[in-house]
Amino acid sequence: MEILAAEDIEIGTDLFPPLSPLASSLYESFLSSHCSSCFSLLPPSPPHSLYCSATCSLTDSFTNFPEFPPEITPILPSDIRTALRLLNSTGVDTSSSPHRLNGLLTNHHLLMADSSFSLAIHHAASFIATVLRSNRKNTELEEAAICSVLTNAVEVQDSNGLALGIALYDSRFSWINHSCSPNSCYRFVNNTTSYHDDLAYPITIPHVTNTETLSNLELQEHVRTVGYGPKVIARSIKRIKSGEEITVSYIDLLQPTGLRQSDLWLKYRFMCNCGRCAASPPAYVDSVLEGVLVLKPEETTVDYHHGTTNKDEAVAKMTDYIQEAIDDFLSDNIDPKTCFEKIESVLHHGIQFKADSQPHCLQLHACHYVALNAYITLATAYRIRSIDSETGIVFDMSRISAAYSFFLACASHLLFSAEPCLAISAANFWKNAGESLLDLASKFPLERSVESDVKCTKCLILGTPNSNRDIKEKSRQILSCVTDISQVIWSFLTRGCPYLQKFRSPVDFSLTRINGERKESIKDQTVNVLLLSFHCVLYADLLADLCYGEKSHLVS
Ligand SMILES: C[S@@+](CC[C@H](N)C(=O)[O-])C[C@H]1O[C@@H](n2cnc3c(N)ncnc32)[C@H](O)[C@@H]1O
Repeated sequence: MEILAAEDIEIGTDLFPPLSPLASSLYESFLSSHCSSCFSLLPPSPPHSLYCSATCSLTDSFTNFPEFPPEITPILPSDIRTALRLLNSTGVDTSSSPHRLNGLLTNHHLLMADSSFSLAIHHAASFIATVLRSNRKNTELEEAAICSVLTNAVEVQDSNGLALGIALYDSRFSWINHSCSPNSCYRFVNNTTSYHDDLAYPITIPHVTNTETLSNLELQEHVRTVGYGPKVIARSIKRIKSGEEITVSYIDLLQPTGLRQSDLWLKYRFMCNCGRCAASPPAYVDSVLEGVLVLKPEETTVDYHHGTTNKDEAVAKMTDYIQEAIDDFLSDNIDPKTCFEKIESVLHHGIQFKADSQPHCLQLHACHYVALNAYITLATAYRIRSIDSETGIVFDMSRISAAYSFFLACASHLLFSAEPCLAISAANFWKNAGESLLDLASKFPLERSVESDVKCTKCLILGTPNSNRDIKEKSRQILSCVTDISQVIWSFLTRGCPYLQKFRSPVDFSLTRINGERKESIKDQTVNVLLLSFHCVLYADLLADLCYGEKSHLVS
């Protein structure tokens, strides 16, 4: 099944009203902090409650969970809880075939063909049948429920991108297929957001032939209007023609083709054949995400190598080394200082190798996917150090954290310019850059007195609600100001940071050393940091508005 556009759809259009889930579950670690029904944060008291209100407790179709047997691994407890809630709800069609449950694909045959999965599914199905006291002769239905959760459930994130749990939606959402260059994205809305159900929405779903399922859909509609659980909305991020297929992404799109393909195979058991995956030569974004630079020490020229094989070993070595440092940092095993020294050293020095009997230096492209992950880690590591540190270096740590956040935002811009579906990642990175720069501005001794001077007369009008310039024109204006400000401020932001200093400009990643730092007063530095922060937030808002239909609320 698939979903097709019933009419031409403009960019930034919500495709259907917010849908409540058929079933959902928090991940284990959020069970005591969030409401098991609506996923909102629980009040601190009373303690040990699973729900935020009596209504939420009433709308949960299954509340008594016994302990899960260990044999269900690699299936997660949240998958089982969702399957149990689905089977216990009034809307489930118990006469479904193993291949579809309430119209939702189960991929039963594919999942059962994998020996490690099939055993786990079998154990999980027997466990569910026991819990539900099923008197059916076999566990086909329970297996179908688990498989449909594995195939269709999506991870629910809060407004900060924190993954709280999973939710399973009806065919209006679950029939949307994946593309690595999707034309739509989805987001979750909280229960207080009001929408008009009588609005016309530009997609229709093909008729479900099974009348049982239709009446189930009506039942689900009732639960939907009661409105429990985290609601989902899909929104177009590209112009879509009538009859064109609606697609979203099931995975992280800031990965090169091979990694995306293996992610999709591991999680969904299919090989993606979308335009981006099938492109030959690879799409620009993918060649950059895997790109390496070859620097010949005696020459100033730089070769760009994409997808070469003779340097694979060197790239793998560098990638493993950086990834190890990132993993150590994320697992709290390592002091942030050790982490950033290790990562910066590889980013900066790259790796030496011999080609044509001459020594060359190999470096990851500034937008290599491992480098992007390294910047995220470094921005966090420096920020942590700025909080933990002795007073003397707080400012410097905060400054370098802001430099990495901004560099990452610029990298995401380059990728987004070539692939519009990366708008969501870009919006998040620009928002983080704005926040980091604002944090840095707060550490200047002069901040309060100069705050009122910080206005960009060119861009101020862009943020007003009735500004009728289109998104391209607004982006162009904001980015032109960002380029100007960063020319002045980049050498200050990157002081003492040899890797970032390699780049003359973070906007185009040109690799020319900075010739000394511009001399500016503290007041000018403060104004420029605040101005840059303002523009980052403005740009993040523009992108967030496109993808989510709402501002990031950083600028009031
Ligand atoms: C959420 S469902 C999408 C709707 C599904 N096509 C259906 O018939 O109900 C996810 C499953 O659809 C299939 N699918 C989604 N996107 C695909 C793609 N780009 N190529 C091949 N199969 C895809 C895979 O079997 C995947 O596990």
